[in-house]
Amino acid sequence: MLIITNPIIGLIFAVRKAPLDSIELIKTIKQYSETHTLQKVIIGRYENYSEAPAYVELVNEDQKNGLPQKEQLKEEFDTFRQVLTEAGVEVLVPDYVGKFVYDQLTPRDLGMVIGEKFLLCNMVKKSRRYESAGIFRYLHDIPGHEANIIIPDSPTCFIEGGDILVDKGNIFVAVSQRTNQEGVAFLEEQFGSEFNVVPVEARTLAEGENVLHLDCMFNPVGGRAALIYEEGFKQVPREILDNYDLIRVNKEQQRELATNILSLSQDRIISRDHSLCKPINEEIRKAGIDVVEIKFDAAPATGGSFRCCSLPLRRG
Ligand SMILES: NC(=O)NCCC[C@H](N)C(=O)O
Repeated sequence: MLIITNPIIGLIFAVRKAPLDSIELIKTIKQYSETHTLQKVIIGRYENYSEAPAYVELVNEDQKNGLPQKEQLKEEFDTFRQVLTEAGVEVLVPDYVGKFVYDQLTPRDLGMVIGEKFLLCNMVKKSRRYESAGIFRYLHDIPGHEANIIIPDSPTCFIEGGDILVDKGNIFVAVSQRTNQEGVAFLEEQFGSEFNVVPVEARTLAEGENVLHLDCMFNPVGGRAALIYEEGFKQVPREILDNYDLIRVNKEQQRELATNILSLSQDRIISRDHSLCKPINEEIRKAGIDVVEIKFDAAPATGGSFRCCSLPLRRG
């Protein structure tokens, strides 16, 4: 412990130290694991949702069944935000981009903190292509002397945050409805020296499987467990089979996005209060993890649950 007895030196030290600490705490980004304690996160923006019907683009299968009402989104996102804040997490919300970006509920896909760098994603869907403008304010805040915001080289390099998971020294990345081989190659090139990049192929709609992103079929929980919807994979990689105690999710549960939980820490997660998710929540509790259940039906009707509706900037 550092004890400063001279009051003048002590004062100088206190004045110089406080701003440095706050920069360290508030502005830096870090994520080496999906389950380390969540400190800072961007969550979905429900205000202005689908305000201009002319710009609505139905971007996935779920949305064909109808879009949710704003009142329900507000109620559910307010509760989500409150649970995060009470857990000591700093919560940010994207700025409104404009009426041509009709849906800002699922910031997960806009980017991904990998180690101490931010990957800004290229998105497939037209209505999502400019959604990242809503988080630029938070990216400007990231300090660093090197280029730590990584941008794909080509417009055909598609990659979305929902397809990327960083855990146990691996970057799991799915080739899916939204991420292509070029996206995987880009990750290898950028992060291959620091992480083991593990490509995963998701089954396609034509093969009868509707897994939009990797986090709709796989997600680590706690220190050792992971939720998995095996039928969504063409082949489950060794890095998953060998490193995790798998909690299996069935097709009906996957449709309700039972894998798409958000870890607050290794001991605590947020999951849906939904009849099909409850058996999975029970399995997670049996693994010694506290499950906070929240009613969350509106965002899942657009294709995303808690993981999709959040973009962690710092886990420590
Ligand atoms: N990671 C995720 O699975 N995100 C869900 C994205 C839902 C959004 N409406 C989309 O289809 O792009």
